[in-house]
Amino acid sequence: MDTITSQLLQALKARGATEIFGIPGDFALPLFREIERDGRLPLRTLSHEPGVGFAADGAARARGGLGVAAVTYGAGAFNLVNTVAGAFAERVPLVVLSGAPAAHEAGSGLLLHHQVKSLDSQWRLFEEVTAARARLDDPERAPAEIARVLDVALQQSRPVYLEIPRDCPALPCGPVPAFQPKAWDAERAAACADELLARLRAAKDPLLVVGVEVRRFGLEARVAELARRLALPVVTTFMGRGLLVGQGVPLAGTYLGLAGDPDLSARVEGSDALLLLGAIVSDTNFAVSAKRIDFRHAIHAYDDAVHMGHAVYPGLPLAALVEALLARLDPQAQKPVAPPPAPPRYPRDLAWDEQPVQPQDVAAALNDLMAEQGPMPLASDVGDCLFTAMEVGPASLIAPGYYATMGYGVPAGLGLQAATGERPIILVGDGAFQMTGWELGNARRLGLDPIVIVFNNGGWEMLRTFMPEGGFHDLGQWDFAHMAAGMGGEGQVVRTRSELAAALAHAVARRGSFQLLDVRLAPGQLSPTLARFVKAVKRLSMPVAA
Ligand SMILES: Cc1ncc(Cc2csc(CCOP(=O)(O)OP(=O)(O)O)c2C)c(N)n1
Ligand SMILES: [Mg+2]
Repeated sequence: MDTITSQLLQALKARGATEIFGIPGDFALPLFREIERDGRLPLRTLSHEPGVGFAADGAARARGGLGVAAVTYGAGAFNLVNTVAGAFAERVPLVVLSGAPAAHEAGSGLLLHHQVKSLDSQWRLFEEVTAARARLDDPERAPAEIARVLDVALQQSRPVYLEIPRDCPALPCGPVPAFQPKAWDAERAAACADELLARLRAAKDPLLVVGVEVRRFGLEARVAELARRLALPVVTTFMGRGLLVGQGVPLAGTYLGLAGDPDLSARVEGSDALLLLGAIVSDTNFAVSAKRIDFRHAIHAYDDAVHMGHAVYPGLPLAALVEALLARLDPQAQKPVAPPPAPPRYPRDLAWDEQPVQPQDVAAALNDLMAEQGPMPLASDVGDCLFTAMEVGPASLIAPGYYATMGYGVPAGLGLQAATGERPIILVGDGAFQMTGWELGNARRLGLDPIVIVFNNGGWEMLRTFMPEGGFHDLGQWDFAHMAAGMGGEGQVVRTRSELAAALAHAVARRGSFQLLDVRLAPGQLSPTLARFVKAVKRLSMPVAA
């Protein structure tokens, strides 16, 4: 007999989920038991709910489709909030499954454990960080409610919330309707495409800038084809880093304003027709511009609307616009309007010497590795590790580049490998490792063996660059290399460039357990990208960004 749980699992799987990350509690035990009995989606337990949320987020970003985080009511769900907020900000279809008190408990008149202000406090809090919600307490309505909420997750690429009272998981339930893609107005898409192409044809130096929606809605191949037919070079935003890798289009690099390649930045800021597809217009993507980009001349397709000058085309998903444009373009590549920007120059050829290792040496070592053995997916935390990731390329990257929460890197890398089977390279600072790096202790049990590079500079270095006078940035010297064995992995201390090369070669050769490179960086040693970013922020005398 099909139950609310089995029908929910089938609907999740049909919408791309391949596993569930979770931590149970008494309000969720019946749900976890049903998930385990059903077996359709493997249950991957971790140690702390932030790790659960980041792993589900990483799985969704890396694989496509839904990421799923299952938690108990109250303490578990509240622990998850920051990760769901990050998923909302960065457009990730993360599904929260939360246990909840049974109907008879809710009506007992007693205050229940894990309860806050009221029994609905949790529901109200998740209203702020999710796009849709449902309580699965009525088997008659459950199929339609599950379909409604999960479809919003995919249509908007945003997190959603399902609350399952603990007396409901095994209730009989009918089938959940199949996914319904968003409908759009073909005539409006045609009119928008005609106006957009007219603007591009009239421009002297049009450029294509791609952002996260291109990945979230599975449009990389179609956008690559669009770039070819438009004969436009492709620029990514900070958040869009890693998009269109391997799609056979000229990737001109990542726009980082004053923190990036000056020629590329000048090109983007000087373009008379920026075509921004799926990009979040945020401070981390566009704030450190030398010359403020006048978005009124840009063409911005984001969140189901296309803005062109003073015109807006609402209700137009990115897929609709891309298909309407492709339908109007000859498959034979057009002649380029202007010469493409020079391809980015990434650090290479790490010197195997006794010089103290610096952040850019990590980038050079990874570029040498990938040139020799092929690309490996990157998962990065916030901190200088993320700025260093801008110097590794072209490689696919998952990172909280806009919401910028620490703690993302390690669990998201575990989620990436669990969902795709690919071995990731995780970049994380010592501060962020102290938050969620311990989830590595679950790697062996889960059959995962990431390579983890800890930028161990003994402090919150990124913050220190914005406020050097603060005495609160020091974290002391943690010996992560020697903690690795206790968590089932292997650790190596890296102080020099030759040690870095040898340790990375060893890590790549070893499979079956995580490999941790504890890279000891001198305080104040910044990657060139972060150094330029800080200089830019100070030059533009902007408020502190982190
Ligand atoms: C959950 C959360 N709490 C605080 C902060 C604020 C912050 C942004 S960057 C940073 C320092 C990171 O130190 P780490 O050692 O990891 O990396 P590095 O700078 O290269 O030395 C902090 C504390 C954020 N972003 N998220
Ligand atoms: Mg640090």
